[in-house]
Amino acid sequence: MRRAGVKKRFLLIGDDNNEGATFCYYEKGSKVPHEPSFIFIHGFSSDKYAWLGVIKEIPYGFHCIAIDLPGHGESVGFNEEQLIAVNVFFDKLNLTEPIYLVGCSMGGSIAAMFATKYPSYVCMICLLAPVPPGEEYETELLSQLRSGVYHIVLPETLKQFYAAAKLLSMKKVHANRLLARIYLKSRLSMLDQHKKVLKSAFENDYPNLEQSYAELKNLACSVLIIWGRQDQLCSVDGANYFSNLIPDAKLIFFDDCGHLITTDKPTQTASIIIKFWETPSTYRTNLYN
Ligand SMILES: CCCCC/C=C\C/C=C\CCCCCCCC(=O)OC(CO)CO
Repeated sequence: MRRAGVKKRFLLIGDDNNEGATFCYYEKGSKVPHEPSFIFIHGFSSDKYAWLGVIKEIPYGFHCIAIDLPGHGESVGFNEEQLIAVNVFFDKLNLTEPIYLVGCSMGGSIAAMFATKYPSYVCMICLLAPVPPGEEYETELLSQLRSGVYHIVLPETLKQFYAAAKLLSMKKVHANRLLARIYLKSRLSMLDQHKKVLKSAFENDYPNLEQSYAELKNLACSVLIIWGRQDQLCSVDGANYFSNLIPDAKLIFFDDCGHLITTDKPTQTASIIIKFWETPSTYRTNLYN
């Protein structure tokens, strides 16, 4: 089946650290020589499916890939940390020309950190409401999450599911209880795995975020930051934190948009991503010519 023009693919990694580890991803189009591929990284407890609304709006002729991060979706069997796994994915797919990396929420944090750790792999990044660092930017919701109230992003009942949707998105999740129940059930099968990822992120990554982000000031690639004005999970003040930190970053705010930017504004997100790609950049010109 083809949805939004994408094909589902699997990539076996299977190195010494990850026997049988497999990435699952959506792909639309194929590699265009001397043009960056668009790579999409979803947020916590989400998966590649979250990008379909965006990818649908990206014209044929562009190469798009949306991956399932380790611990999410249909990617299975990983032991090593996310950044290293994602790096192996690019190597295995032969994405040797610098890419346009787009990440949402925790995926935005991963995209940002990836760009600092592997600068030669990226020529552009787009961060959709990445996780801001430390208590200064911590919203009430994020602090509850950190203290172990997981149902805000990991609902276990239908009631919690509707509450989560309301907190994270401006879209009315119409009371289609059947669809909600089916969706919730598929998520529940991943619950323990998601809890493990969240626990590890709060223990190992969150305390070091500010330090990890400090490297962003040295980025040579083009940086686009998008934030929803009604984001209740990742503070809108985070937008200023990142744009002050990153020289020449372009900052866009969406009105009537919560934390789930790809849910609330898929068409607008796609068109900003394309527009930014069209913006002349000496860095990219030098890379590809
Ligand atoms: C294992 C990975 C390591 C990398 C850790 C990097 C940075 C962040 C660290 C710790 C905070 C955890 C954040 C949790 C909140 C995320 C919000 C989020 O993603 O929202 C989703 C909806 O759930 C949107 O699609």
